[in-house]
Amino acid sequence: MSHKHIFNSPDGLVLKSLRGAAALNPLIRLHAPSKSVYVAHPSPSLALAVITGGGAGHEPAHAGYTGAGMLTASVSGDIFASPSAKQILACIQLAAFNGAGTPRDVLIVINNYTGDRLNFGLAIEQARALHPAINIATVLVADDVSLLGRPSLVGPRGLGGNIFVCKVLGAFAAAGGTLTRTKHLGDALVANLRSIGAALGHCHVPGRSSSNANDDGRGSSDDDDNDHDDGIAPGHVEIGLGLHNEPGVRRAALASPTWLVREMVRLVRESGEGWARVGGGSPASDWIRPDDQVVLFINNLGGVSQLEMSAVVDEVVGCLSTHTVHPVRVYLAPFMTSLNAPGFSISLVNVTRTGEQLEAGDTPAVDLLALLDAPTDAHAWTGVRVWPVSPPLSASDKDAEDVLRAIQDTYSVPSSSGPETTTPGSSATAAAPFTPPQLTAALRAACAAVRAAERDMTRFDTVVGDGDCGETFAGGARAVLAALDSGSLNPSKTAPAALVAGVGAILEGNMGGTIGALFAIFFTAWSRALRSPSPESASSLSAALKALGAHTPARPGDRTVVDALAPLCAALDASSSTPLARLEAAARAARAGAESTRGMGARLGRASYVAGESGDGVEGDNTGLEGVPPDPGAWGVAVMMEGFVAGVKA
Ligand SMILES: Nc1ncnc2c1ncn2[C@@H]1O[C@H](COP(=O)(O)OP(=O)(O)O)[C@@H](O)[C@H]1O
Ligand SMILES: O=C[C@H](O)COP(=O)(O)O
Repeated sequence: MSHKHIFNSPDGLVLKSLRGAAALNPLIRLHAPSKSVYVAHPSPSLALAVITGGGAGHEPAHAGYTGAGMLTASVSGDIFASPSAKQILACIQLAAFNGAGTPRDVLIVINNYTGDRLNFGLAIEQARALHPAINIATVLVADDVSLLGRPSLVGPRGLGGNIFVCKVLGAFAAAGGTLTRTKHLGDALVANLRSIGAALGHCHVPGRSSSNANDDGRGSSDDDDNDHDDGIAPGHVEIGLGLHNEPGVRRAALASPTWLVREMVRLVRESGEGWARVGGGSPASDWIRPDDQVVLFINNLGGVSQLEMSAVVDEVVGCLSTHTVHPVRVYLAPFMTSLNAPGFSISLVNVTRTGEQLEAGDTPAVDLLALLDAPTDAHAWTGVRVWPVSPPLSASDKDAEDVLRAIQDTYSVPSSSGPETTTPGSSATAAAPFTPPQLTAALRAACAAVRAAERDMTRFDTVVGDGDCGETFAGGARAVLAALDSGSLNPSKTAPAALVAGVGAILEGNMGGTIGALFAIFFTAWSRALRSPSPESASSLSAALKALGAHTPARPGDRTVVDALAPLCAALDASSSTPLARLEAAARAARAGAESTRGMGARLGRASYVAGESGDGVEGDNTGLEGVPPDPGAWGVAVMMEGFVAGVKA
């Protein structure tokens, strides 16, 4: 992979790229605070908005697919990290309200990644509470066949097939499709869409030093900056990898392009059995029958020359014909990239089976090919042939801020998350076990500790995940420090519940990804429980942990943040010692929990994509995981807690 970049730092890069996308298409606009791109003037007759979003690094997804006839709006997170619930809520509001007399319904296409599922889920809950008039439904895209044999609870990842789904559903909504029918169509499509990726190397994130896969976190190596080896030897290929540098399922010598394509086609064609287990799809033997109509999508992951990509098309079409599969449409583009990854994915959609599934569900059949062929203003869709003339801006045009301001009447921040001030010495402050200066010092020290550990977390997450966990933690820490500096977060003037809510709101607004959503849930529930203790939970912390448990099945032993958080909460809840002793015990418990995740196999999160070398997918079998570093999320919690304790004692 190339580590050379025009922009050598991720700072501000996503926003700059979104501005560029908006400049490419005169019919879309950017709302910078939420990193949402939206159709400037949706048709007044459009009653259903199709939207999507996810981490950046997959360009032209999704800004390039925003335009009439495809996505009404889309939202971007940071590189490889889901947008926060707050960003997504703004995107939903823009899609539903911009230029609409009565708000539109919204269908959200979500790629099956934990961070996306959590953050989109939270935003939908918030949107439903704020705007009961909007009906919202989701379609979950999970087209990757490579992990079907694994015991993961996460399910197949979403790959490039996502763009196909967005095109078809956007065209259907533009043609008058209702929310219910469009969702049925989306679900049927996803059930008959399968993809697999392969690459010669991993992509490189601008500004990020690479991991040393052998570094287990017991010490930092000084030569990180020179060590960018992704472990794929020259002449070898990794098959079944995702869109974020998650390791693939298998590495092999690249015998020839024909061999690689044959292998990939075989995996997609034979995916039926595993697929039936996870998604209720067709059995292996006939998921593509001889006369079925099939559409072929080939996706450049970002780093393969177009010369070679066209040759890949030739190989895939040739290989499919040996299986008597003759695609009725063939598409090639960098649809959904993985930065500069030197690889590609192939996706097959069984059009015939999709139609049959719709009819079996009493939904009238749909002409999928006509929907694919329908024009769209989205500038990155390769089918676009004719540009409409850009309508001149009129005085009545609303920009995003106007739209969002206009709906502020219905938008009210739930009281539990608003800051509540108190005067020093009031009962709320006095009830807290630590003084406001101690809390301020503790928060600062926790943030400093997290920032100092960013490099370690990045390294751990690069070995088992997508490498963004350190940046995500550090982003949250920087935002908390900035709020302390500006005084918008002030332990001297804020009651404990509001302080917890305040920290939660800052983390929610500034940390995307899985970890950001989990913190948002935890802190919101914690502050709610501090305000109104529940008789069912022993303490506010156990109430928060319980709330987290409603959003994730993760329990201690699953190699997640819960391995540190659960013992931390238990130690804090213990009644037998002083507050400081409890805090110290909590830090020790979090550290022990984080340490326990070394070499632990995972069933959740991106770490679940990594199996032991045995690769047999046997649950609880950690063979080959001995060198696997600690879970980065659990590590971050331990570091944060240790910093907090040091700050209290300082
Ligand atoms: N389903 C889950 N439940 C609880 N924690 C999870 C889950 N999935 C991932 N995590 C935690 O999130 C951390 C990764 O966070 P983040 O980098 O934001 O993830 P991603 O980039 O994959 O969205 C992991 O180290 C793990 O602690
Ligand atoms: O690009 C990344 C995905 O859209 C979000 O995934 P994540 O938040 O689970 O990392």
